[in-house]
Amino acid sequence: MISLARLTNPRGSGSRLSGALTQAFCAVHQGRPEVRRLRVLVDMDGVLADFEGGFLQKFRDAYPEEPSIELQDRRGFWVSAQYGELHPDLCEKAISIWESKNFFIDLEPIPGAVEAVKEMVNMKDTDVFICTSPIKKYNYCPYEKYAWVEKHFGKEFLELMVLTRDKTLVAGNLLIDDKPDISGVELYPKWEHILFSACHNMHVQLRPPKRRLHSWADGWKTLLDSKRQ
Ligand SMILES: Cc1cn([C@H]2C[C@H](OP(=O)(O)O)[C@@H](CO)O2)c(=O)[nH]c1=O
Ligand SMILES: [Mg+2]
Repeated sequence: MISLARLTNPRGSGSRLSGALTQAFCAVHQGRPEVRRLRVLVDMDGVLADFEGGFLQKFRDAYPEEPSIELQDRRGFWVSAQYGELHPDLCEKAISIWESKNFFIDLEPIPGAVEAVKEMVNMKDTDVFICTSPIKKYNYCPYEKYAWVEKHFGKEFLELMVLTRDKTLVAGNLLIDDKPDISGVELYPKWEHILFSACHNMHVQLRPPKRRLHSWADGWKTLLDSKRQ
């Protein structure tokens, strides 16, 4: 009989991932109740990778004569919208930064992110996916997002990547994301959105029961435990 692990993972790599599936398969076969696993979707830009810091540095390097916005003065999710309010030309100039080669791969990790996610994937009864939206100018961004994950986490984490422009389609218990409003075709996403604090969303008042994770030094394990059955 071909094992489930082999079927799901013919090369035999990523054993932790296929191990979870095998466990569930065996539990059902042996009449044991299946353990409810917690599925955590972790956003990339603004949660794992410092989009805002990387942008500001590259914008200033590219356009030293132009005004720029200190991180503590950022308001609103879309960088180009706030730059466009300074001067209409700055909207296009801002966009040119993240559409450039090496923008996404050069981003620094958010403090504590790599350590936290590495710990999270090894937690019992926990599945983690990196859920990120690529920009529509696809020349560099999707490739660099994969390359960034390989660079900071290692090849085996590529298995955890979910690239989608619509995160409402992805099922999970938690979505940790810095974007205050996440919408899409699914009106009732499966996940609870946890707003990850970032310079652009610090001043957003959350309507209860919506919750924040202030940083990776905040109690993310307590947060995960609050969703376990
Ligand atoms: C244009 C823009 C993109 N992004 C990020 C969000 C998406 O990544 P992520 O889903 O990993 O957070 C990606 C494409 O929009 O770039 C910002 O964070 N701010 C912006 O102003
Ligand atoms: Mg984000």
